[in-house]
Amino acid sequence: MTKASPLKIAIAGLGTVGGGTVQLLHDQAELLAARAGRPLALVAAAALEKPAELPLDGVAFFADAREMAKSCDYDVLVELIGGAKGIALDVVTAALERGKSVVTANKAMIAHHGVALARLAEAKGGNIGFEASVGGGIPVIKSLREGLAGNRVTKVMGILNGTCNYILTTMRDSGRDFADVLAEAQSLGYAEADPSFDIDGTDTAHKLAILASLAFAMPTNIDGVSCEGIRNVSALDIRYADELGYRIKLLGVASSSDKGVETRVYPAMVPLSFPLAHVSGPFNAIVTEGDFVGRTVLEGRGAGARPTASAVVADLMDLATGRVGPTFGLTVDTLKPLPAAPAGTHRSAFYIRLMVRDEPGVFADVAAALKAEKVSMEQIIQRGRAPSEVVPVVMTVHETDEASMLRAVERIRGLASVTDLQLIRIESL
Ligand SMILES: NC(=O)c1ccc[n+]([C@@H]2O[C@H](COP(=O)([O-])OP(=O)(O)OC[C@H]3O[C@@H](n4cnc5c(N)ncnc54)[C@H](O)[C@@H]3O)[C@@H](O)[C@H]2O)c1
Ligand SMILES: N[C@@H](CCO)C(=O)O
Ligand code: NA
Repeated sequence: MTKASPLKIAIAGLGTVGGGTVQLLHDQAELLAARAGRPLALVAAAALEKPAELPLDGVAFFADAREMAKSCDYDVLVELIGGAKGIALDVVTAALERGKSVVTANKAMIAHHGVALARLAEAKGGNIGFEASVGGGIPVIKSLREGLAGNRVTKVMGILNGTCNYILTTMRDSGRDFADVLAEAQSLGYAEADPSFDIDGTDTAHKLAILASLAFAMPTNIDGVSCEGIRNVSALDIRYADELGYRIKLLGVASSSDKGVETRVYPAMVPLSFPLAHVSGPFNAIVTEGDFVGRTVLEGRGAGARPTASAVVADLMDLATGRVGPTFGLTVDTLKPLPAAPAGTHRSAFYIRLMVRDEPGVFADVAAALKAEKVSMEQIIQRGRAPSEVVPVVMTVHETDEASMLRAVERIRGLASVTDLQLIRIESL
């Protein structure tokens, strides 16, 4: 019997995810070889520095990742450096140009350049795996591309950023400050090199653009994703959410209907009865609606060395066994751009927190502003009275279209007694 040839792997980037991947390939080598029917052999690695703690004996080390991509003998290049372009895009392009395959955890690059890279892979005969790019260790790419291939997907939504979920959960549980908790998420290896990508929603937008492409068979369209992060979510809103029976989560929501496609990232109040409300810490979860399957929910660790390595290696196993297909489930020429749903038509309930000078007539003015835009109030909370001091007033309103809500907000902001206003969507199922 001839011995099956190994899958030769070159890894560019040996940080959190690269280090986890090297460790997994080392620790599970026998299991992987048995499952794939051939060894998964790490032959080369590149990074700015060679980490002494990693099992890299016998692995060629390159300080220049471009040189490794262009000259080394490998079957698949694993890109774990990061960044939408620059070195990451260069090494991936070089590998695909050579007809090699690529595995990456880089959602920024796939969201911006995935279609061009998929076209190159199709032309040159390589394949691209990006399971680690969304939902960390959760097999969500496979789920959409393969497991749900028999469905028309109408909605995919989720908690897609471990750093934000960690921050929001820890702020709620411990009452600690935003900055303090962010530093902790960074030290645990969850945060992006530039953490504003996490907290301003950019990372969630990248991931949502990828999910929408797979779900709706359209090219990735990062420019079409509206994006709002968690910087303005205060400890006060987190406490009121609790009191009202909600959790605040940063969501990515993509939906497709006869009005068009909507892809949006925003912090939302999620009712406790909704599965996403209980997803905490660095965990992610993705809810999908398909026309035959109905609803599916996937949950797991969305960031960190070991979960993300698990996803990288899942792609490597597919390449080792030949379970491969077009990057986004369809060849690039069959992906169809879809129109965006008209702005302002999205409907939801809302939470509004005002800071008001507690003067006679404030409630009447706010109620009049809502009435003028046909927005219907559901409940209102104000505690304590301290005339002439600024106090919080919290309201929830029934489902309304977003355009009406935003017009009402403008009216309320214009009231002399209102000093601040925070608006948060209330997500329904
Ligand atoms: N950290 C996570 O939990 C996580 C999860 C999913 C996806 N990702 C993605 O994985 C990728 C890597 O993230 P990370 O957290 O492991 O990053 P990291 O900062 O921990 O590691 C980056 C690695 O790239 C190397 N590198 C940087 N510039 C280089 C250059 N010019 N040439 C060669 N090597 C270079 C560094 O030496 C380091 O080894 C990013 O795309 C990130 O978005 C990260
Ligand atoms: N910074 C990302 C890493 C996983 O993609 C997060 O916090 O979710
Ligand atoms: Na994943």
